[in-house]
Amino acid sequence: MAYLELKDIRKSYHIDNQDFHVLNGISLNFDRGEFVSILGESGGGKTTLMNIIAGLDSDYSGDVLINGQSLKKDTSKQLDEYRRSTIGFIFQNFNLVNHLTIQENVMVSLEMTTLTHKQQEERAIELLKKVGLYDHRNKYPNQLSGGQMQRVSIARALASDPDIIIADEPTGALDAKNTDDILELMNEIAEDGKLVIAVTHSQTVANYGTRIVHLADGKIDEDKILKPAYPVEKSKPAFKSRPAKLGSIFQMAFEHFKYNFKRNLLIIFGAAIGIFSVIFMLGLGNGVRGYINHEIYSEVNPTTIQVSRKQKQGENPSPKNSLMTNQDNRQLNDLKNVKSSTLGKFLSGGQFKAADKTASVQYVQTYYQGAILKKNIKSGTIPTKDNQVLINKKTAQSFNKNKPYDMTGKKIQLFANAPDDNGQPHVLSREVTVSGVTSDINPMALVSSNTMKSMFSSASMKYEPNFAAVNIAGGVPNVQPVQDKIKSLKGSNKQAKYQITGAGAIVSTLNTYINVAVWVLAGIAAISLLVSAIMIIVVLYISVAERTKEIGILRALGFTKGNIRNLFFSEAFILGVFSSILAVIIAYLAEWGADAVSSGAIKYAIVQISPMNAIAGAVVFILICLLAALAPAAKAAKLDPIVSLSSE
Ligand SMILES: Nc1ncnc2c1ncn2[C@@H]1O[C@H](COP(=O)(O)OP(=O)(O)OP(=O)(O)O)[C@@H](O)[C@H]1O
Repeated sequence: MAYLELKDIRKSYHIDNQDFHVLNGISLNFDRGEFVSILGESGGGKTTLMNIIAGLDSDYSGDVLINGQSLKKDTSKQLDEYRRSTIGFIFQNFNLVNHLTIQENVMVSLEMTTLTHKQQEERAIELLKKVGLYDHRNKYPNQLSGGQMQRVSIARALASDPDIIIADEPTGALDAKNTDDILELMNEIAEDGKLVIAVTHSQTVANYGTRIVHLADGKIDEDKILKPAYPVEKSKPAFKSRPAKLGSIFQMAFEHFKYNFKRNLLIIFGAAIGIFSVIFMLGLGNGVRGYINHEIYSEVNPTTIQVSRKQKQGENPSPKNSLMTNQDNRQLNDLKNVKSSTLGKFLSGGQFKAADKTASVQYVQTYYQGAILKKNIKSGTIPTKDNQVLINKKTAQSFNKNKPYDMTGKKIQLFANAPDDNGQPHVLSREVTVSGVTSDINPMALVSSNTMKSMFSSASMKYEPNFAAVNIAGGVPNVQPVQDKIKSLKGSNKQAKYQITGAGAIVSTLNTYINVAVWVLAGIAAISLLVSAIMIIVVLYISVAERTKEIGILRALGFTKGNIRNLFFSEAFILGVFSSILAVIIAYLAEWGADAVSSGAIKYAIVQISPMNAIAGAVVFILICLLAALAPAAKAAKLDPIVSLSSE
């Protein structure tokens, strides 16, 4: 049984409803140790036959048997494996990968073997020494002469120790001296027990081998043995072939990235602008939110919040439905991070009278600890004694325009609206002494709870609290979580039971608005991210077009479709990672610049990029890059290796 058997191979191309017969029944047997030259006129089907033998073309009739095993039913993956392990290619125009060094070109084949990385390198060096190119191993293909390039491709063809070497016009682009050198090398390969099949137009080349097969009109018209095949010593292969690993594919993509560094730098820069805008907007949002909170909290006590009853849906908003019970107070008191909860009463709408002057105030309410920051009490004290009131500057100015703080210690008449349980209006009244005057940040008039209670009893009305002052332990960071917890508490009807009133509610609402604004801005910035993604798609499509030949070479060497896909995913990943790194650097630089300016102007760092912002921006963009690579990578993987190899 011959090592390679061709059985009645027929091949035709179907163009414009016409069949063009190229191979019309080729039957040949080949053995290892032979150096066979296939001669024939141009267009006679020599390359077509080589492609069939090499497992690049499976669209033919007849059969190819290797060691008696048919190739006909092999899947695409099995043919990849067959090329990796059994076939070595030598092309007329060398087909080296331009962005890899000489040694790396040889390593491409070796990386698809079970040898360790060190053994692969040793074998690459050994092969380069064999073809006389050891000193040139770090050069790129375009730095070599034609003869040298062909010797590299011979080293590459031998790398995986295949049994068949297919050479398509191996000396077609070489001068006489180089032709002799290459033929000598090919002869040595046959002497080593491999089957060398060379397609050639040259009788000189053909005469060098052990056998000449002549093709005419798609048939063999001559099969001449020049000398006996070289003897084959059967030795066990030292290693096996396997598909390229992701690591080596990634490294190849990185070499390509480095080779086109200037162009890639521009792409990275363009993409980085998009990522930067998103990260910067998120950082600006953090800063603005922080600044506004800081401004508000410097005027009001952030850790004491006022909680009142939330009106149930469809419920009549009567004062009765707004009461806070001792049970409510206990529930709030028992919450995590709540230091204390105190019940109090607020009344909407109050009036003061003294002599012939009047002033109105938004709320009259009981004082609780933390109701007002010390620094906002501009004169006097909090209402510690019975029948005292703490008023704001605006109220005080109604009685003493020029010296409002002189109102401290003065007696005025207080009127407060207190509807009864049925909603009937009552006016409570009491002569009170001004205990102090606050800034206008405080919209209320504050009395002690004893005073409030006694005002109710004087009017024969029941004092029933309608808010709780909840004091939060652990400082500002706990405020929002406690507020959220309180808002999530449900009543018996499964609806929210409480609402936050006072400054805490404003901060919470403001933060919601700021968050919406930040996400809108980040969303707008994300449009530039989308533009970057489109740019990546275009770049990858260009890359596929530019590397079509390389894809053909790699497929010929045994790269699977999946390997080719991963090559482009790796390239997209590398672009994504570098763009993200650059974007994060620019974002932090811009933060530094903006904060230097804002610290001078408003004494606050207005841009605060958190590590999460930077990481999220980078991760999202890398994912976008991988998504962008889907279509180009699929296109690259689908390319027909034969068509790719013949592209320029
Ligand atoms: N993809 C294709 N579609 C249609 N026809 C094709 C295709 N590939 C090759 N052919 C045709 O098949 C015939 C054989 O081509 P092939 O390349 O095998 O010839 P060849 O003997 O190697 O020629 P040369 O010596 O000039 O390289 C030619 O007529 C060519 O035009």
